[in-house]
Amino acid sequence: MAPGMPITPRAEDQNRWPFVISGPSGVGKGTLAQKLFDAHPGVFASTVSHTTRAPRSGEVEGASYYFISIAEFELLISQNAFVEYTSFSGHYYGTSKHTIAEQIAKGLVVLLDIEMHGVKQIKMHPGFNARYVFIKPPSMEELGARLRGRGTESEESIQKRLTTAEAELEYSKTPGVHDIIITNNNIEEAFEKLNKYIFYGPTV
Ligand SMILES: Nc1ncnc2c1ncn2[C@@H]1O[C@H](COP(=O)(O)OP(=O)(O)OP(=O)(O)O)[C@@H](O)[C@H]1O
Repeated sequence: MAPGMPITPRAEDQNRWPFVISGPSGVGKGTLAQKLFDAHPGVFASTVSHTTRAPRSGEVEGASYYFISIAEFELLISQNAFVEYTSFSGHYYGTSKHTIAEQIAKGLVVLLDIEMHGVKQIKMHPGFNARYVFIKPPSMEELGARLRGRGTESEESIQKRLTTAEAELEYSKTPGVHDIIITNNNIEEAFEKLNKYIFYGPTV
């Protein structure tokens, strides 16, 4: 992308700005995003991340991830090509500006599911216009129950996620960080709130 180009649509095109959905692991971000995709086919798009980890069986280049080398990833970092990136278990993961711009160019509204550190990084890109949605659990007990109920994590991983969740909930209290905070108690009610916010804005 040319230097100085806005990464996302300008202020007057606010209804085309990406949504950044964040919240603790297990709170229901993926479930809510899937409901949005299902309710409004052809409206939203997610983006494909770049990673330096090896593909797992069944993963498809360009659909699951863009699989690139460490040297390629570091070159992209030096070119400021990512709105956010992280290193986890020795592998890089990042969301490129290009993949976002590509979806916007198709007329789609981009939904980004991003964790707290990513949100902090995105907010440091002056040309990145977005709407920030935080999904909050009704309680830490319920969050733990959802993580256990999902059955995808070990107990050790669940404990780590719950500790991280404390910091995420604390950060969510920072004034001005999120445009809307939705408690995901009942999934249908949370979805209605998210849907209304997305289509009618914060006043409804
Ligand atoms: N309102 C709800 N009530 C009860 N269970 C829910 C609710 N919302 C989501 N769940 C369940 O909680 C579990 C976690 O949801 P989900 O995977 O969508 O979370 P997530 O925030 O996307 O997590 P991660 O960040 O780890 O991907 C799933 O099993 C999901 O079915």
